[in-house]
Amino acid sequence: MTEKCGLVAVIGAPNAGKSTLVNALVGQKVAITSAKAQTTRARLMGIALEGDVQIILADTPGIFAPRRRLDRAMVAAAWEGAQEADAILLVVDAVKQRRHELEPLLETLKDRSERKILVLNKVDASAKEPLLALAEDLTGKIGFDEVFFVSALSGDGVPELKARLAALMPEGPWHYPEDQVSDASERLLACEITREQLYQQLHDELPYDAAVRPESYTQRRDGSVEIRQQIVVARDSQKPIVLGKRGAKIRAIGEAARKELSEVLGQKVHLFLHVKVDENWADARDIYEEIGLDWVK
Ligand SMILES: Nc1nc2c(ncn2[C@@H]2O[C@H](COP(=O)(O)OP(=O)(O)OP(=O)(O)O)[C@@H](O)[C@H]2O)c(=O)[nH]1
Repeated sequence: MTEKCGLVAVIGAPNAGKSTLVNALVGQKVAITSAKAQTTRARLMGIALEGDVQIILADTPGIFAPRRRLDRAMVAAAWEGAQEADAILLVVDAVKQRRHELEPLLETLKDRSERKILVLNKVDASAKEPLLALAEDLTGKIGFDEVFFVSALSGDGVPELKARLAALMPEGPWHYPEDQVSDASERLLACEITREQLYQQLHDELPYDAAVRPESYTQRRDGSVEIRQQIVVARDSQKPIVLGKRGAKIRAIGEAARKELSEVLGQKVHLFLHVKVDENWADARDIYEEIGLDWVK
């Protein structure tokens, strides 16, 4: 059997469903998702297998006009992910296209020599006619090689897309062992899972600039793992929001994250969270490295 292996860059406006699609293609959760835009911070590789083909999916942060340092680091990570790919998937939310964020992406795609695949996502929430019109409009602008209509959420159209991607991958040895589904370290993945719970349980109360930092990750002799993390917020006033009344909120966040972590890691987890206020965290180099981003000026 000849092995095949290739890289697929997944790009798109914030909230288009890139992370959901990567998870669907991999067949299990590797990237966190949320209704809040720009959830994906670090560049993350999801690894999907289809027969003898390994498809490495670079899930990139939603690309948008960067202002702050954190945003710029996210954009840099996104384009790094799109470099020298065997195919570029542009994921477009068929319902909310976010044109002002999509246009610059289309512009950049024009000059790329890789195979370009348009993925119209969220077809479960869109009527058919506008979908076809949108596909026509976008392929008129960029010579997309192919168009797929999918629902990353329900899985509709995902097997077809996966089979097609597999067929496009070049011959070559696998880059990752068969059972590996992402390139994120377990430490980092654990932080992402806590961050996802922060979003889910605090909704809009939580400022976008909150981070979860790994403190320690220790395997215990009894086969369980002890994980300590710090939730960093930028202002004193944000601390009580995360803690909740008598610490009820952070306990609920910790409990939900712990449960999910035990499932993902397949072992018993002891999770300790604490909240720290650091006004300048978004300018602190070491935090970037910890959360998997490169430092950009
Ligand atoms: N109805 C519907 N919703 C979807 C679908 N795919 C994703 N979503 C939702 O869209 C939202 C954004 O999904 P994500 O996968 O986090 O989007 P993303 O492109 O990775 O977002 P960023 O991290 O901001 O770059 C979430 O609320 C998802 O549940 C879909 O096929 N149908």
